[in-house]
Amino acid sequence: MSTSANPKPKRRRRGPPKQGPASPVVATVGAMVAHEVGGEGARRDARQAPPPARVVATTATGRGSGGEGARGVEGSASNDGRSAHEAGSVDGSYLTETRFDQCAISPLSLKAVKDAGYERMTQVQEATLPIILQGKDVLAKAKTGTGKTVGFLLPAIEVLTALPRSTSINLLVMCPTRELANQVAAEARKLLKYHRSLGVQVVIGGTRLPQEQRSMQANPCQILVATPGRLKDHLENTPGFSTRIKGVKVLVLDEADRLLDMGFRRDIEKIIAFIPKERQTLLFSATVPEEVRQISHVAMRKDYEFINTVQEGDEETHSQVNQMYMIAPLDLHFYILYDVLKKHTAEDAEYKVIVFCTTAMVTKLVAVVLSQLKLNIREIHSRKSQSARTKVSDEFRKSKGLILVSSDVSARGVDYPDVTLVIQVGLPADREQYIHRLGRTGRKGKEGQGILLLAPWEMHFLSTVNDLSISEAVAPSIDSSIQAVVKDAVTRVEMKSKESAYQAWLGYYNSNKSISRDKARLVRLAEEFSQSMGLEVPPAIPKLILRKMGLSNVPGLRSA
Ligand SMILES: Nc1ncnc2c1ncn2[C@@H]1O[C@H](COP(=O)(O)OP(=O)(O)OP(=O)(O)O)[C@@H](O)[C@H]1O
Repeated sequence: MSTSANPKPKRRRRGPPKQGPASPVVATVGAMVAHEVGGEGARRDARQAPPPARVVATTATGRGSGGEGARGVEGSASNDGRSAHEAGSVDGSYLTETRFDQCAISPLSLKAVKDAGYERMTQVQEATLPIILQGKDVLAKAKTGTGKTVGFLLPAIEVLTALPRSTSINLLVMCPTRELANQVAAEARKLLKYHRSLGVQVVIGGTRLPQEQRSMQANPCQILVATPGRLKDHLENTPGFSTRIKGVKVLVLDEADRLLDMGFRRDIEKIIAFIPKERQTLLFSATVPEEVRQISHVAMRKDYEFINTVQEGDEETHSQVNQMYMIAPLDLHFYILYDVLKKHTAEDAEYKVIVFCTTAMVTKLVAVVLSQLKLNIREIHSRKSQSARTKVSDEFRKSKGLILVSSDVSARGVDYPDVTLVIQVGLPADREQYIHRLGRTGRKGKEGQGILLLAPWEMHFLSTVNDLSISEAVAPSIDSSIQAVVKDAVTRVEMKSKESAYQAWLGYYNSNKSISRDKARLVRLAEEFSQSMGLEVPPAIPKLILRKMGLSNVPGLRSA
């Protein structure tokens, strides 16, 4: 399925992938998996033939841990001459040849897995399950859409089934967004189908705290899925909660690099202080920048095991996702966005598109403009009520023929099946955010398309993704009829929305060092954005907001 952009043949130079130190590889049944222990890292030659039929994980001492007690994955090692890597996935997709019924998991879990329609393990599931069942802390890296949620939930549930019945919280899963927390809880409920003694609850912002308190007191569950802010609220305000959290035996940080970055780290550290040190900790993500490796001791024991299913030299994104970028002046972005969407939706009635924007208010503006242009639009961002967000998220998950205009609340983890195109408008927050947003398409081995739409002064971002297969696409030329309808739609957007979008846009780019170090230039670029909304003069901004942004008395900015 191609989209309307006319990709130039030029492939971007592929620099070395920005991975951590060269990862040793422990071949497992069917999959070559890079696997280190803590910082020391047990190193094995990547070219070694796959081990015999058991998953073999090396430990810091180099001892095989596939021995007694380790409930490894019994599998028929692939010896049909294919390299271990090829054998690592059936027909080259994301599944291995290892079946769940070859695993040492409880019959009740196996039944639930089968009911969920899961037959074979994905690479990250195959590689991490035996290590987690040994009780080790694990930092796991696997590409987007390859089953990391089941990868941490299934073994964690197995650990809980071995515990005495309790009303304590024994498994705590932290997620960076509410939609993702709801999704993880739903996946947990699937796996708990036959485990009558285990229940799961979700605590997320945007819902009423007293309602959550009552529900947790009335029906104390053993598994809690939470966003950090709301969990902290409960620790501080819900009677008995800090006692219940003392029962945590397994802590999971999903999208771990996001939870350990500046935005969340203080909350995460405060929460961890309430949890017993004697626990198992699992960190999962599709991206694990080196700085995250460095701080993983915040949450994990020193001898944690790093399991990386992204092959050395392979890209962190999927080869079956066609990545393109377009460079065009800001005042053409609305036209180009409309033109690409019109062509993509005309090409395939089963289209399912996510358009990512930089902030909630810019998301709102873009959604209004595209709705005015009669595209089938839904919007989701932090300025929508939680009930509205949940409704849109559930609808988009089940639908086709829909365009979701979203802020980064949908950037990570959310599993929307069969997304055909991801468009990212403007500078992504960083390389990781680009990869995760793109990862909303091309899931479960399927094809997908990604387009990154940048202004010429945003091109520097491309140097952070120069190891990925992203190619330049010629921005479509816009005919006068399209220009007229888009211009009219933009003009009709109410002034309040434009003012909010301008203020948010300025705040976002002011927080980007590469743009904001030259304030005069930032002001000029903001004027460009204002003109792209059809405004002759940029809106005024409340004095207090300008002060908070550190932009008081900057020439060219009007204060209200
Ligand atoms: N073993 C399996 N067989 C078939 N489907 C699976 C299997 N494991 C998980 N899935 C499905 O694969 C999809 C992607 O799973 P999941 O959302 O956990 O991916 P992820 O790796 O966490 O992605 P992201 O990095 O975006 O968070 C889900 O629809 C899930 O139900």
